[in-house]
Amino acid sequence: MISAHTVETVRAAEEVAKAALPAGTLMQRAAAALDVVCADLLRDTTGGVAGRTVVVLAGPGDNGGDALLAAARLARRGAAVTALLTSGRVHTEALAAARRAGARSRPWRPGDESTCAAADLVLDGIAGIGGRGGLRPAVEGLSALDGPVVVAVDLPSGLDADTGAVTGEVMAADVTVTFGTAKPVHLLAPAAARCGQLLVVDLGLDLPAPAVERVEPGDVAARWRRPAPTDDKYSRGVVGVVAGGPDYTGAAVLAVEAAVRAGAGMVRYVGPAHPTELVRQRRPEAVAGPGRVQAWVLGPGVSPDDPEQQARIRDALASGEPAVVDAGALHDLPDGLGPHHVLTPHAGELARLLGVERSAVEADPLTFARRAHAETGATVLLKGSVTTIVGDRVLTAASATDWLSTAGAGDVLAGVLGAALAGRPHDDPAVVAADAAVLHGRAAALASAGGPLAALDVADAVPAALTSLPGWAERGRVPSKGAPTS
Ligand SMILES: NC(=O)C1=CN([C@@H]2O[C@H](COP(=O)(O)OP(=O)(O)OC[C@H]3O[C@@H](n4cnc5c(N)ncnc54)[C@H](OP(=O)(O)O)[C@@H]3O)[C@@H](O)[C@H]2O)[C@@H](O)CC1
Ligand SMILES: Nc1ncnc2c1ncn2[C@@H]1O[C@H](COP(=O)(O)OP(=O)(O)O)[C@@H](O)[C@H]1O
Ligand SMILES: [K+]
Repeated sequence: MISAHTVETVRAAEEVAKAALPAGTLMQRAAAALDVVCADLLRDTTGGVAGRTVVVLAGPGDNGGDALLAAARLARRGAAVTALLTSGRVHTEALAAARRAGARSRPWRPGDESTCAAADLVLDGIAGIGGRGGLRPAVEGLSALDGPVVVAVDLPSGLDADTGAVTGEVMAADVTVTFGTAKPVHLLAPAAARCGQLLVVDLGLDLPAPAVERVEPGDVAARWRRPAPTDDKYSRGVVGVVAGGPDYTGAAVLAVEAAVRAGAGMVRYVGPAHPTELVRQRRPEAVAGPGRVQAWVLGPGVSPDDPEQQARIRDALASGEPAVVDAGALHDLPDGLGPHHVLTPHAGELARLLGVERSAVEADPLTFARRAHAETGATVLLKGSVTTIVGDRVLTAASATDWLSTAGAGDVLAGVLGAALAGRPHDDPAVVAADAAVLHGRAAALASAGGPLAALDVADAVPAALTSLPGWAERGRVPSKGAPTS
């Protein structure tokens, strides 16, 4: 997991750490990490460090201070460093250190965007966790910078550390080096896409529970339910699927296929004759008709005007079993939902559910996912290039390729999540949902291999995605409890 903490929490932890350390220690740790990252990037992109041109943008606060101390280190490596001061104020000791090491410095001038564009690398120390609103007008043009490698100090300037919202111009980064812990901005859409690759530098801060966490593939390997010698098909979890209808058959096939591939003990399809027949043809393993289930997948491809399927959805939601509530099941939500009901809307569906504009949801997904969780009591998984999950915790999944934005991909996610809920009845549904989203994204990456993909291929790639997770094979070698060890 990558943990993110709010500015208030970080500042409190920083005060405690600072009191126990010689003055300037944390800034020097930050600068040392920036120096190593920048030097590595210069070597990768230009073949060396000495003689390469680096522009360091230094704002008025400690973010600028970090950047200037890194400038000093890069200048000592022989890089040609120019510090451009973007404010009337500057961290004076750090500026003096940069100058002593041979860096040149001067105030930012109109047109300096071209100075930046001509550099091999630009280090953005305009604003960090003290940043509010978009870039100030004088430096606004940096949002269109094209060419050099951009490294953000702590976070891209123009963003607010505590939210994923983008409210103005932003200096987008190729790499963001953040200190002590990630901040919500690094993990939440849409801002996360402006951060590039994220590197977290450990400063030894003592931090409480995070505000937001990103689930990583290795976390999924450690938690995904594996069968034990004592398991049978029922104990592994039976998934009931209410998907498709007389006129919409694809979603039924996709959701069933995905649930089978994700390791359900058994999949039970409940629906009209035509999709039932197609499901049978594609997956003879699935059984048809009602019966006991451990988790439901409700709504993919179900029309709001299909009284039979909608009745099945109502019964399933009233049954008390965990459920994925997707697409056609999101239209008329009953009262009394709980955390074991996982709503899986995309931005348009969530907007309709809450009576707001789709653009508002896309601009600040966490705010609206939180609202839906508060209003319904259900766990909310809001789909997108970053998937945001809100339950007792706020989690994100960002493993998907953009090629996944294709018809039927959501039906596959619903099936994968149904299998996960059925097999993990005692786990936090928000964690189960995030794990399913990460696995779905990995399967998409395998199915895509950098090119277009079909949703059914994503379902078929789920077993390979599981076994490719970092740590999967190692964990598989640990003998299960009570098993002979020799
Ligand atoms: N916490 C930690 O553990 C550690 C923290 N460390 C470092 O300290 C940094 C925080 O430093 P900080 O508190 O001095 O604030 P900081 O981010 O430099 O911004 C201040 C000024 O920027 C300006 N400004 C604001 N928004 C802007 C915008 N959109 N566009 C342009 N300018 C904008 C605004 O001035 P204004 O423009 O309003 O005059 C404001 O006063 C942190 O990010 C990390 O790098 C590390 O050294 C080690 C450990
Ligand atoms: N740009 C993107 N990059 C990665 N994944 C995406 C992107 N856009 C959408 N997705 C994912 O693709 C899936 C699309 O689901 P959905 O919108 O419900 O499609 P459908 O209803 O056609 O099945 C979701 O899992 C979502 O997270
Ligand atoms: K910055």
